[in-house]
Amino acid sequence: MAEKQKKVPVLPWMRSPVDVSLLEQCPLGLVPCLDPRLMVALQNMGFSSLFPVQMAVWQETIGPGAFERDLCVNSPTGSGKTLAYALPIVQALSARAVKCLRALVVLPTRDLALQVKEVFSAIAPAVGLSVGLAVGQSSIADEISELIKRPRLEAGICYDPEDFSPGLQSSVDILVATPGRLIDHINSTKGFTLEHLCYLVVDETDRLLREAYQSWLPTVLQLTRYDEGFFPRAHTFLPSSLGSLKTIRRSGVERGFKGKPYPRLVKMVLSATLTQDPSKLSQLDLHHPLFLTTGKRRYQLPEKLESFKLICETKLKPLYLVALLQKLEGEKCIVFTSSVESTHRLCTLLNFFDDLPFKIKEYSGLQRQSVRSKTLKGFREGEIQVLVSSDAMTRGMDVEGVKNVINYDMPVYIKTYIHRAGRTARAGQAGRCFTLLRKDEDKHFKKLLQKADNNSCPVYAVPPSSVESMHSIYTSALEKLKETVEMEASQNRKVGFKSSREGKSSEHTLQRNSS
Ligand SMILES: Nc1ncnc2c1ncn2[C@@H]1O[C@H](COP(=O)(O)OP(=O)(O)OP(=O)(O)O)[C@@H](O)[C@H]1O
Repeated sequence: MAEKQKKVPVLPWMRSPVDVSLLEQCPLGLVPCLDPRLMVALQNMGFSSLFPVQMAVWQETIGPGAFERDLCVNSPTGSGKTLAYALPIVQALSARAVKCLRALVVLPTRDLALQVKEVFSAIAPAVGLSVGLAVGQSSIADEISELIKRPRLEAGICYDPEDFSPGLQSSVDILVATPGRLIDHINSTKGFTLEHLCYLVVDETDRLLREAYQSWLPTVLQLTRYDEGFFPRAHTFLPSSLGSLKTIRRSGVERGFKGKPYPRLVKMVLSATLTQDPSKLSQLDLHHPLFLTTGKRRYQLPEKLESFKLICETKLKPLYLVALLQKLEGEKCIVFTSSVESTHRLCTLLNFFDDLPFKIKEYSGLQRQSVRSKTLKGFREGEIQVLVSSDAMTRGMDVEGVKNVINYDMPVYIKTYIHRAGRTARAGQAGRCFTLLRKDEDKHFKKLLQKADNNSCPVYAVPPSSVESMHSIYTSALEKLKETVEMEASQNRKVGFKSSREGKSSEHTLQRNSS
């Protein structure tokens, strides 16, 4: 299937970007105005310099740019975009006197939010700032107690909690959130307010702009907008569920906040494949945006990524995959498939190949969050060597030591290739991306890679003897897979029947619909 080529005019401000590739890595001691406490925190993280994209954002925020413009950052996977926004936000907030929620970072998935929170948590406490997390599939009550500080009750006095919203305060300066849980807090958590928000980061922007969950973006923008003289209008625009909120932020609407009592909301949006579609970008309501990108090409692969292809018949793909994994000798590896169902089938099949000297686990939206988190932990810690994954894993995830990515199913779009391949060759490290192809897919694959300026993708040879020697074990593994699939299908039917009798769909059924 060919990628749809929508001809959209590029916005004028996107035609004259800041080219991040012209900047050098900068030793921490030479970063202008860097707070010495943050320098120590960075050193404790093992960092000795800032990467080019981090320097570019620094210049536009703490440097001469002084946060005057909203930033749109398009920079390759693994180039350090997280710290690029986290560091200036933390430094800018380090001078704050009163604790309230001033920075909001939105990410598409829970695991990604956790990862980004770790980065903030490594630097923010050094300057006395606290970081909170608002993600789905964890107890909202626990989250509320982490995010909102209740006033101390005077002895002997019984307060009605309804009367006490004004006394509630944020316990955090920075919040990392997924859209769904963010909306839950906006709608229902007493004392949760975006009134004081100064910074909004939309990470993995192109993915988040597809996530319309309860109109999270217009809601956040509306709650942080202030039209002088039209204050009540914002209120009437809000869904009725938000009616009780008095969280309209008094902010300046002019460039910067010169002469205004409050700063305007500064936005930073980032991706390795940032959309250039004006209609999508317009949803962000950017203020005098500045485009930062790397090089001339729209899509870039990491510098030290090597791409290879393996051409084989469809029915022999599992054998080629096993032969390749054996050749990689237990190096950390992510195998991507095209759907949650094929992830499950492939992982089950691989585990029927007895005596493989590495641990293989599945990671997909078909599983419960607790299972996924456990698997991810095992993979991070090196207990699991091979992760078979659906595209839930493609974006943003940063797992140390992933040496190889394998596309078991060829990605249809260059964006998918970029995000999958980008799980390796991060932070200037070397990495390899292998793609299994049928002969008839080769032409399309070549064209796909050309979009990222990659004209070199040699064939990776797997010795035919290693494939042939596995034929009998493959036949028996396939038999076992068939039995397992039938058994699971009958279990699912029973669960589905029970659920429909109870008038609700099963979690399993629901999860199958997400990736
Ligand atoms: N200044 C630095 N020095 C050394 N390592 C760094 C530095 N900045 C970031 N890193 C490391 O680089 C890796 C990639 O960073 P990060 O996850 O922010 O990349 P990214 O650009 O957001 O990638 P993606 O587009 O895949 O989300 C991380 O492991 C991070 O710890």
